[in-house]
Amino acid sequence: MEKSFDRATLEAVLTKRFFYVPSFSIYGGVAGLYDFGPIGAALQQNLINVWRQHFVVEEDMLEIEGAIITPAEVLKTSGHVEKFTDFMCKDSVTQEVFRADHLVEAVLEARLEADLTAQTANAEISAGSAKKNKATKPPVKLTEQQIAKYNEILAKIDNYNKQELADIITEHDIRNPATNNSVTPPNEFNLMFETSIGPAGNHKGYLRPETAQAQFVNFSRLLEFNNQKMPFASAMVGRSFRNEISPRSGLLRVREFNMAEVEHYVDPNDKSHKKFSEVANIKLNLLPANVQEKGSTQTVEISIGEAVSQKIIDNETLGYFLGRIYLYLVKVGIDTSRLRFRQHMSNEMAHYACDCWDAEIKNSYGWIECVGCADRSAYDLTVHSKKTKEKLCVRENLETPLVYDALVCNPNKKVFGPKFKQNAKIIQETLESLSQSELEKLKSELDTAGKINIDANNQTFEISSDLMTINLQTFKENVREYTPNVIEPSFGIGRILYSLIEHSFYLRPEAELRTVFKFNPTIAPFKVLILPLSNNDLFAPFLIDIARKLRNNGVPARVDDAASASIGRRYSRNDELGIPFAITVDFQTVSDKTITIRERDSTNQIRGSIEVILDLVADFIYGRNTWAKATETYQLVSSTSD
Ligand SMILES: Nc1ncnc2c1ncn2[C@@H]1O[C@H](COP(=O)(O)OP(=O)(O)OP(=O)(O)O)[C@@H](O)[C@H]1O
Repeated sequence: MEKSFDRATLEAVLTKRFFYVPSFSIYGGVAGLYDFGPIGAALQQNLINVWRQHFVVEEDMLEIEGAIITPAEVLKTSGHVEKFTDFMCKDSVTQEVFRADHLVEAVLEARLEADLTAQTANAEISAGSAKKNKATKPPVKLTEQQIAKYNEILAKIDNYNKQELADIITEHDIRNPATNNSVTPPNEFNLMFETSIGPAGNHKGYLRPETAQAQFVNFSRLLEFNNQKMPFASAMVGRSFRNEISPRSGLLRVREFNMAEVEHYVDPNDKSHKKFSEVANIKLNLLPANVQEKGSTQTVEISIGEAVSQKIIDNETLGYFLGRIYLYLVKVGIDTSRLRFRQHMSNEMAHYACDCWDAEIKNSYGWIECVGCADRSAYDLTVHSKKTKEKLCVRENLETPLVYDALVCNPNKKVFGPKFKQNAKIIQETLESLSQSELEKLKSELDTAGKINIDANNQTFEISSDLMTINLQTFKENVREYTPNVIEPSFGIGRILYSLIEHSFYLRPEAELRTVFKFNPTIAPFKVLILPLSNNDLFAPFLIDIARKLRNNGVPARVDDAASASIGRRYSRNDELGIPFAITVDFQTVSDKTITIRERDSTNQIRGSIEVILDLVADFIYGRNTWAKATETYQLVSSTSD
């Protein structure tokens, strides 16, 4: 199926049946923005509904809804203003822009492909079957070293910094493929959409690039809502905005998209997970960082339990979520033979993260990151707490008090205040914020030199040993205070949707032009198609009755009573919408109140009373029965027309 996949055919169906289309197309459209039609919108909503059930409900998470417009200060603190960038380069003549790593990737992949074409052409020549003027681009012959180098660069493409990318562009003569012009060296481009809040225009803000920050800033309230119990998770679904440099590849790289994110808060000293055993035996295709760093993309199939015990995956909680992500993707219908989990390489991973894996799904654009899952350590809560002076931490009552020694600064109050006057407070705050290792250094300096220098308030203050001592004190604590670590699974709904569409798409082997989407009953926008055999008036009351019963039962159903088209034609145009079941009303229905139900992929049919068939449909939709099982109980009847 994968081999015969034709993206142009798929795209034509998606547009014709209004799954989704470029936004504002009658005005010429804007790259990276899409409008979803009835099928696309319902598919997206169903992916979110299953996500909510699978994560929020089954894992007892606290779902919130935060603001989209975010003050600049929040995103400065989180590091986005400085670091949420991609590298951009430009065609040196036309000024066309490219995301630098994507350009390198596209050019090298094209060269490797051209080399393969050259090999095939040579083979054909030696077999005497070369077709003249067949290739539009001349095949290129690469040396073995070039092939190895290109594959190595491609395996590590996410790991390069600005200078490394610049060097690759020069060394491998990467040019704009359309014009063959050279490109400028890469530069950082911040992906956030800037805005100003309020009429004065002096309160800078951004459209959020992810949903995570709204969850972090509400951490204390969430913890309180959870009765101070740890570990726990918050969740959020909503739009995020990124001003992508060069949005190509349809829904895979857009400027406005739905994200669903979980922030799971965990004790840094205990990252075990009480439900780990439920996922420990699941086998995943893993692509660890060290394999990629050697220039390979060879995956290894290994159980999550084994991967955690071998420390390939850092901890149980991270492993647990990789397992849950896998189960979610299976549930919605992703083909697991085209799913792998790729670990971030050292440069690629944020400096504060201790491990990060992407669930990558293969589609006709290659391996695409659809879900990121990172252990972000205590970074986010720490920086927001430091900036706002709000405590974003957990206080845990200890059964056995914690007794420990720590260095503290003891200013001599009689002289310290009068000496530093209005600066005394800020100096003291600076001293209190120092770590134990910094205090250790200061103590030895104070003991040997009799004075130290402290920078505070943009000034340097000399503190002599008569003004302050640094001593070891014994502390006894009944409460342990700590900043939780955060494990963050982050889902791009649009990327999952597009991959699912590709994985579900096929052409009926016996009728090449009949396209089908094999969406499972949970995801399919309409669950049941209801259609009369012909436009005989006798059928109408049955159609109304069946549709009403299904809809009252919460089953989305679509009636296709445009009986001018043959029944076979109507089946096939609705297979194109991925409707799993079709109920047909025919003359036998009028005489004995039985109907047929047809399953989309096998096109097999069962006949039964209206009640029996409607119960069966509900069982299929709510996962209590499957078509395969039902056919063991009910006899198949001959097809009405396929
Ligand atoms: N421009 C986009 N269009 C559609 N989905 C996106 C886009 N950027 C990110 N996502 C989705 O959001 C998820 C989490 O975002 P994250 O910040 O980890 O992505 P990213 O590493 O920036 O992605 P990429 O490297 O592909 O730009 C991704 O796994 C992806 O599914």
